[in-house]
Amino acid sequence: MKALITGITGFAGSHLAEYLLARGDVEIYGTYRARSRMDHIAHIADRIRLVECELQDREAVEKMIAQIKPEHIYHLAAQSFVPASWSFPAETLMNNIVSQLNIFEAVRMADIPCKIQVACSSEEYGLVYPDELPVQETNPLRPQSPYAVSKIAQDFLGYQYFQSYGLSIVRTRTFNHTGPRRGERFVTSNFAKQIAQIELGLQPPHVYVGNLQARRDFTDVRDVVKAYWLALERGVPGSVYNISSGSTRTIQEVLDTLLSFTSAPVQILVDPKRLRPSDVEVLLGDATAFCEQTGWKPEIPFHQTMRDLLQYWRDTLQAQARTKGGG
Ligand SMILES: C[C@H]1O[C@H](OP(=O)(O)OP(=O)(O)OC[C@H]2O[C@@H](n3cnc4c(=O)[nH]c(N)nc43)[C@H](O)[C@@H]2O)[C@@H](O)[C@@H](O)C1=O
Repeated sequence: MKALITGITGFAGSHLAEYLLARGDVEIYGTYRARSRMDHIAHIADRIRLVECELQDREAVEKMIAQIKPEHIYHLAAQSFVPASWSFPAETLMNNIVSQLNIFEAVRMADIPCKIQVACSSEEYGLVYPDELPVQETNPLRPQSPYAVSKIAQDFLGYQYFQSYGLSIVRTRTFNHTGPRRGERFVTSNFAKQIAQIELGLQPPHVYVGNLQARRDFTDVRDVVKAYWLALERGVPGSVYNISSGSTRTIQEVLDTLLSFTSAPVQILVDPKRLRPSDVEVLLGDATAFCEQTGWKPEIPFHQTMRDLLQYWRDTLQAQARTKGGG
């Protein structure tokens, strides 16, 4: 079976590639861009097929899909950092929407039997009222950022291409996910990296933070990528599914959990640059529909995820220090 992962060099993409490799029955293709960093997939590079492709280039995408003829496409490539979408709204919308349109059109042109998973987001729900929690797929969408709008467009295009052309598309609205290799701009990884830097004497004992009152529903990325596989194996084409743990934590609790794993004394400082024009206050997902349809359930406890993430940064920073020191 041939699977294509867009954004294979990224956080979720690299974990999905590892998961599919472990299954043993999947030939894995992945797209990357000239500027993509390869460090997340260096350890598996000899077991996957990498294809350089700018997804905003319609002809390049058509050529790539026609050549590979994938049976599964996991469309994970996106501009996924919410604050960047306020700084670069047009780029976020163009990148996220046009890339996906090119993939859909290329599959349609190639006329191949191919299942497509679209990585949508809990950010689409945006403003959620207390009596709407936990959020179900039927909840109104009240976006709070250009990123959220781009994901709503991706989501609805997935619906429309299923309805109009019968493309076998399953949409996954994934809530926050984290774990080793999470990009350092995202809150869990950012705090973990700062703590690891403090432990190694690489930064003064100050942890800079933004809004600690926000609440999020976190799942381990290693559970999330299993959900993506199951979405295509057992999900109903045309459907949209929440992927979430069903429990919520404040960002303060995230910070406290990470700090419980270190003996380094730290001072917490609010950095006004980390506050957003509008922050989604609370996200808590109801994944009952997905769990019942596919048998998925998240298995890795939050504390384990946080411990592994902090260890990832300790190992990464130590390796960087060894490289710089020449030893
Ligand atoms: C589902 C959704 O999940 C992610 O979006 P996000 O929730 O914006 O993720 P984040 O880790 O940037 O922020 C989480 C919360 O943490 C607060 N916060 C406090 N202090 C800092 C801080 O220092 N840095 C950051 N980044 N956030 C902070 C921040 O204000 C927010 O309330 C993406 O994967 C996105 O692609 C996606 O789809």
